[in-house]
Amino acid sequence: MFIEPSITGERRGWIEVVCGSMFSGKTEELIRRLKRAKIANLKVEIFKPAIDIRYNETQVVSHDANAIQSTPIDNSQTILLMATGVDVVGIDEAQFFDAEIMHVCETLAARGTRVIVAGLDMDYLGKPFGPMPQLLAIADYITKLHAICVKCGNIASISYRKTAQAGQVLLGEKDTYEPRCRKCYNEKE
Ligand SMILES: Nc1ncnc2c1ncn2[C@@H]1O[C@H](COP(=O)(O)OP(=O)(O)O)[C@@H](O)[C@H]1O
Ligand SMILES: Cc1cn([C@H]2C[C@H](O)[C@@H](COP(=O)(O)O)O2)c(=O)[nH]c1=O
Ligand SMILES: [Zn+2]
Repeated sequence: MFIEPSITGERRGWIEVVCGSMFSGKTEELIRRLKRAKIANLKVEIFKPAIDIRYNETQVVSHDANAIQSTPIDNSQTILLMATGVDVVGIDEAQFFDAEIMHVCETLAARGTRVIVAGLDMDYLGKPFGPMPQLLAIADYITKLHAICVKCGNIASISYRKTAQAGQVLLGEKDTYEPRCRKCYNEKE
């Protein structure tokens, strides 16, 4: 489990990235860290891409229906405008953001903000997804989570797309994706 660094004296900024396949628990972990920050009376703001309206338009919601209020945005630069005076910034579904999100996170951390980013490291083809490789490179702390392979019960790291639709971006849930281990993913059946 991730334990928050203990900082005494002057406030320091840093970047945490939580990555993994679908159903690996990224959103739950993001919500857990943000709720703990709220308990510590820190000022917290959460952002998600406006395109992600699967469960709710303004909440970040996990597959287990855990939820936290968030602001949907189209452009990562908006975070800088809305995060003045904020202690902790949470960002969900970071794979859908533009490349500028890397600089946004660096700027926030330089201002003394704790930044917690959650996102899919790989798409359904097993390829790096959007700005996630850059975010992982600049992160101070990385947590890679795993789901359970629906085929064999081993640890899953890839999101298998069950439909024939192509294209990197395709919103969906269990109807469209299932987490698989590398062996079951390669069997493609
Ligand atoms: N195959 C699976 N492996 C692990 N968790 C699963 C699986 N299918 C459903 N879940 C549920 O999904 C939850 C994680 O949801 P969530 O945090 O939204 O994941 P993520 O954001 O990584 O997609 C788990 O706590 C579990 O209840
Ligand atoms: C693998 C993959 C996923 N997506 C979409 C499907 C979901 O809407 C989100 C991921 O949500 P989660 O919180 O990680 O479960 O991303 C996609 O558009 N393309 C893909 O290749
Ligand atoms: Zn498997």
